[in-house]
Amino acid sequence: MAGTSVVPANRGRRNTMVDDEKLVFETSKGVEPIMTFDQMGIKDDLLRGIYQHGFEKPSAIQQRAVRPIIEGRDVIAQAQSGTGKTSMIALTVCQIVDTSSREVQALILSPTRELAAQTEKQILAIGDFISIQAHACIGGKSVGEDIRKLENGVHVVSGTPGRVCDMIKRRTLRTRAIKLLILDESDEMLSRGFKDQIYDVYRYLPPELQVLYLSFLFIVYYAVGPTLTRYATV
Ligand SMILES: Nc1ncnc2c1ncn2[C@@H]1O[C@H](COP(=O)(O)OP(=O)(O)OP(=O)(O)O)[C@@H](O)[C@H]1O
Repeated sequence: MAGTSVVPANRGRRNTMVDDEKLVFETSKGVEPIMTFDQMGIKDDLLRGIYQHGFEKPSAIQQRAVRPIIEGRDVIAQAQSGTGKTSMIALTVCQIVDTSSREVQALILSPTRELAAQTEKQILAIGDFISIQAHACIGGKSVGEDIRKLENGVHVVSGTPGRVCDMIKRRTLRTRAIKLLILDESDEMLSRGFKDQIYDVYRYLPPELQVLYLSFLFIVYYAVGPTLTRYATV
């Protein structure tokens, strides 16, 4: 397991980066920062998207967590708001999915509709040159639109647990090709009482699943308990 932690701060959503120089990081043994996107083994068209998006160098959490994730390891990454976690999700998801298949290969669960939609947007922006198809599957939006989008075929679903669970149970969201599950703000989700829905979704996912937990608080280590036995040490 790779745990990446920094000093906690405020939780408001940001549109500017936290100054990495002021952060303190702890990582599992053997996790070395990779200082450029070029050195991360990212596919060329995706690199173009990253640079086109205006990212010149990876943020501190991206330097430490992107490589283990794209190597297929289960990762717990903990960092405060504005450190580049959402962009890291977008980048790693775009790297991992095979866009020649139209099956859902990555599923991101978020505690709020806003966050799920923001993640979808970031994936579409960074993955522009790889023609990634992502869909935000969130409560409050038309179920008919979800069904149409999912039946058309998407690579990535970013959603809230209730609507995602509903789509899985209707068999509109097919889970057999999902290889990566991301729980964004997992501390928030578990404290908000989404736990049963998350486990409900989890039951439908293939056994060979890579899991990425993103968290603001350290309690995720305790809250997810049994799932930790699945973790490899990075
Ligand atoms: N490597 C990078 N280089 C430059 N800007 C970046 C980089 N990574 C992320 N950003 C920008 O920094 C801001 C915060 O990034 P992001 O939303 O990914 O962080 P976050 O940790 O998820 O924070 P929040 O929870 O506030 O959304 C965004 O405007 C994003 O475009």
